[in-house]
Amino acid sequence: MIARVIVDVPSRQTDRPFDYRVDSDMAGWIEVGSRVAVPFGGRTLQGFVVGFAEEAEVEKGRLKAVAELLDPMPPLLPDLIELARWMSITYVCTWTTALQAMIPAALKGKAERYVYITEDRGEYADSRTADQDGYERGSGQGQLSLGALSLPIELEQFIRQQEPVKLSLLQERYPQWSGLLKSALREGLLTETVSVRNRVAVKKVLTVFPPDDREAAEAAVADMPARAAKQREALAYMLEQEEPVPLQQLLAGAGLSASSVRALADKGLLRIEETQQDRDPYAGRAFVRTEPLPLTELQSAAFGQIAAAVRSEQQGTMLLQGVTGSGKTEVYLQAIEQCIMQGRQAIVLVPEIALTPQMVERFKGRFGDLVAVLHSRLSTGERYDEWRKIREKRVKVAIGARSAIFAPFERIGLIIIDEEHETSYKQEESPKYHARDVAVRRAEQHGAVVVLGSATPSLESYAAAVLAPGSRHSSGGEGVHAAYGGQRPDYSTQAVETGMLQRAVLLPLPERVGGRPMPGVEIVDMRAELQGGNRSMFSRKLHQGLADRLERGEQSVLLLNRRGYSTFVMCRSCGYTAGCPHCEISLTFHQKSRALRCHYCGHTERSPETCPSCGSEHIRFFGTGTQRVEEELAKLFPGIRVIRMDVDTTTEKGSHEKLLSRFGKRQADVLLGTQMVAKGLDFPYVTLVGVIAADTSLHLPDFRAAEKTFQLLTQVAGRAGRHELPGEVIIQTYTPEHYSVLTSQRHDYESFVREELKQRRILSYPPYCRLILVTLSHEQLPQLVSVSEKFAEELRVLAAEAGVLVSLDSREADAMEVLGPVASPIPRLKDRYRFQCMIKYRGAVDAAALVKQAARPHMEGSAAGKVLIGIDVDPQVIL
Ligand SMILES: Nc1ncnc2c1ncn2[C@@H]1O[C@H](COP(=O)(O)OP(=O)(O)OP(=O)(O)O)[C@@H](O)[C@H]1O
Ligand SMILES: [Zn+2]
Ligand SMILES: [Zn+2]
Repeated sequence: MIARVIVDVPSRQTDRPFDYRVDSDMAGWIEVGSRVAVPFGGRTLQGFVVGFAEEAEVEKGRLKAVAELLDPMPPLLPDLIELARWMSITYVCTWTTALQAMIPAALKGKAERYVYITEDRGEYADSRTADQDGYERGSGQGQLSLGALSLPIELEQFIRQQEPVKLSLLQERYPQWSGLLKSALREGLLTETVSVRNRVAVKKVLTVFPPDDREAAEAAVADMPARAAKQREALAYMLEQEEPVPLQQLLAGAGLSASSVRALADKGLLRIEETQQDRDPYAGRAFVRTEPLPLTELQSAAFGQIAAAVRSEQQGTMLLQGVTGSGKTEVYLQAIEQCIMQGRQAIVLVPEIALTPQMVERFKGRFGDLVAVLHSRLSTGERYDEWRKIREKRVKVAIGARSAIFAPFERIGLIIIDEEHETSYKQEESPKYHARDVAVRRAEQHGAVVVLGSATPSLESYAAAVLAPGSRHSSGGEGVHAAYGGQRPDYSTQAVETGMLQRAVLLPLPERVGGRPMPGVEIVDMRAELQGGNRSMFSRKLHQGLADRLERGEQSVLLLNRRGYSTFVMCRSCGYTAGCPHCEISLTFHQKSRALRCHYCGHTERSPETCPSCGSEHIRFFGTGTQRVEEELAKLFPGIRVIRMDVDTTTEKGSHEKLLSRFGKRQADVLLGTQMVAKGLDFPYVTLVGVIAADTSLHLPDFRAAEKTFQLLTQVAGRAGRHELPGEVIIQTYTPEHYSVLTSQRHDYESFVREELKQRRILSYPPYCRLILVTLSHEQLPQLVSVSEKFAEELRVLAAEAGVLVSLDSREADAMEVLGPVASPIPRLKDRYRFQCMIKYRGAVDAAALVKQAARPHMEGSAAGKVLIGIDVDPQVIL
């Protein structure tokens, strides 16, 4: 049997399966998805089996064997292997890069060198033959030797006890014998093997089992002599136990001695075994069991459609567009219940920062132990254990951030993507996949339903539901638009390009549960505040609002879309700004360390006292960061209790949760933070939400700037007045007339979309086309310019040959444009100059393949001195 293996070398030359012989001892175990160690170019590498063949493509003599099967159960399933293949084509990456994204870090083993004693070579000085468990030979006079070479007894015994033992461990432990080790390996006294072990092993604990033979044990207790009092006590204790008890717990908790427990085990009265233990990050936390709520009429309409689709076992995509507080989560929960009842599994994706204990609690509360939680704040071991629960079919629901889309379930019925508009669903490193598109593809494989949930759907998803040819609402859609006040948007009939999402069913939830009103939103023009003599960062309105909440003992949430103390340092005399020497970007001032830091490369320097350019002392910190807002609050409202939540205060594991739980317990008056405070929070005493400056995200060089601003404002406004107390929202801005600000004030998604779509169509941006962003970088500008131009030219030639190099303004169905090369918005990063080409295309154009082909000549050869080419399909960040 021949196994076809993708080896873990992410290079273009090795991006294909290689053939290996499967020896008969392994043949019964190896499967598609198995992780193996294979010899490759003189090394041992990890790889994945992607298929089998009868005949090898290389000649018999050169065919090598699979060295090791690394797991008893394959970590990947055939559908994931196939999905990785699709990802490698769609996102222009290697197959192995996609495969690596699917397994937990714990399984990303590195090849290690192990040694053991070559039994048939050595001779013992005392001419005894080596017995299997050599170290029990007793006196230690036996010494393993071969000719003039002999191993010190201590070293030999250590190796025998651990066999096979890591070479690096031996070298570390016995540095004095490292020369000897090398000779022993060379002479064949020791043998070396290379193996890929897991980085994190299953955690094993010694567990004591209650007596199998109770009668015998009871008799033994009665018969035990007085000097064995301790054993008697231990056995009596174990007789009372129904479940096995970890040894540790017996020793610490019950105060029994290890020797007595062992003595009992030796007599066969008790059993001690190693058992696997899960590192459960939620261990010891009680989850209050919740029952399904009776659904509102709107919820039940949405639920009905999802449930029917899940039952049909046909792949489908649905867009659950529900305003904040409309009860989307309850719909998810009941849909998942349906899915489980049919014997299928569900995946729930939630943005990393929304994966709060509150969120987890809602799922664990409903499904208890059937839920596995995957997120990056877990340790590698914890994550591995949660992942194993899925693989070993011990759970039915996986909830997690982006990569949970690869949860190794075998029969998926439902995939939910909450806050589907979030950019964090796009991975920014290779493989640069979008979890939403991968979800649709996985659903296709399983006949599953994808539910995209959001109050502010991405334009792509909305277009897929409302504008796509054949979508239920493209030719009228009375129901939907009636739900939005009877307005029918007047979109052009121009086809939209929605990529994977060709068709989606729109499920609207336009009202809050219980008829609670949407909070009133007030816009404050900060320019007018300044003219009126208010130079503070708080408008009079927001100041008053905060004062009222303090007086009434209610809580406020303040959003600032920036971290750090201040965004940049500028000289008021000459206009000098402090920039990063490695990147073309201004440095950020951090109050605590009084340092300037680059958020892209980490460069840090002391903040200057005088201007390095003109020597003036009028060098100031500009902009507002969360730290400054915090200080200002303390000044204005002495004694105010503020919780600041930003990247700087949440780096430590669990800190995010701690801060939120403190706020939930009303141990603070104000929750101040960056985007993190906008997501998913549901606290009954929050009655005021303030946005310090709505514009910070509006002026970024990104065609989605308005969309992101609208989404952020709508999300954060949705945190107010979700329960009995009515909510109030104050948005401060320098551009009150901008449509993203105005429409968010009225919670008017439809109007926002109509305006935004107009802009996108004029400028030819998604959803009216699809994009590929190619970023080229090099330390030398001339070389970069030359390669960038060659690349763009080659791409145009290829597109012309394919007959698709056509302006997007034309009426052609298939069109592709190549823009650039131009300098990237961040023109230098980590000492490398950066150029970019933007490819816009629509219709049946295989742009990814053309880009790959044009880039190929520049990607081959050695890495040193090369222009690096990064390819981002459907980019979310254009910097
Ligand atoms: N059918 C129902 N009956 C009573 N209460 C409900 C019902 N459905 C949801 N709720 C409650 O309404 C509140 C808002 O619901 P939920 O958090 O699910 O909304 P959401 O749409 O997910 O909100 P957001 O997107 O803003 O986070 C919650 O407190 C929830 O328990
Ligand atoms: Zn100056
Ligand atoms: Zn930098």
